[in-house]
Amino acid sequence: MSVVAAEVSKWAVRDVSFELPPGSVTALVGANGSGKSTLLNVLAGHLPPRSGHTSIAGRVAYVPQHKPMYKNFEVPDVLEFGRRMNTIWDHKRADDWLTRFKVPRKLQVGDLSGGQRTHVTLALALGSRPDVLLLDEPMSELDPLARRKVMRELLTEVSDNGMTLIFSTHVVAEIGGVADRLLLLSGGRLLVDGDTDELLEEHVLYTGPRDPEPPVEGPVVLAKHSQSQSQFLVRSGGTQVDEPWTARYVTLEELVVAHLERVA
Ligand SMILES: Nc1ncnc2c1ncn2[C@@H]1O[C@H](COP(=O)(O)OP(=O)(O)OP(=O)(O)O)[C@@H](O)[C@H]1O
Repeated sequence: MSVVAAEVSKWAVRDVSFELPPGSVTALVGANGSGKSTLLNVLAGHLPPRSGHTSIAGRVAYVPQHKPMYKNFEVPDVLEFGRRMNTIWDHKRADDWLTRFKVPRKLQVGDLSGGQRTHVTLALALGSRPDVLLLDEPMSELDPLARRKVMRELLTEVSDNGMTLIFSTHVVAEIGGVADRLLLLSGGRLLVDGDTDELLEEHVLYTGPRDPEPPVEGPVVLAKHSQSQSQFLVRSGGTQVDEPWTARYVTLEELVVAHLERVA
């Protein structure tokens, strides 16, 4: 069963097709201009696809990258705006988020810090009780501790409420242990779409003496050769290899970078 399904093209996004199960957490990753914001806008219904279609079961909330908000609203006005704009509104859920992140209630949105504004937009989005929450680089204005806390709280929202979360990010190191699914875009095309645990089990890095061929069978993601050494990242799924070769699993960051390097 899928809660989000897409098969779309729009501007630089070309024939991107995927399905996401309910309650999943998907990281949307890719270089600048690879089409992440475009895809999220199309999913949110803000941009019509040039061709193809999307389908989302249930209510959608979308927090765009630049977090547009009325700057002269005070924080409580933003929640009141949320209450009036949404047929379903959970004031406590929104208000609790602001309390948790100590957002000053008396200030106008324009006087809040970038991180505090992020919390207000997240509170607004969560208050609408979305089945699917789309976040475009939600962490970009948060400090490292706040990033962790926000991610932890969002995961709690996912597990408590069965919400499906899709977020774009450039900080690949932060998606390990968070995202159960990876969508990797490059030049508007989907390079990788898979379960993060399965992807990590498949990708193995082999290091050994210089050789034009890897020591195992399987699709080679990346090959690098120095004068005396060769390295192959192979979707082989196994670390069994004869000496002098060595094999190890890679991190999600190494996996993403290797796929991006391959097409660079
Ligand atoms: N109105 C438009 N008409 C044509 N192309 C556009 C339009 N808007 C955006 N694009 C192009 O679509 C491509 C994808 O842009 P998008 O903002 O989706 O990338 P992104 O992956 O979110 O990038 P970043 O990481 O820098 O935020 C870019 O090359 C951009 O110039």
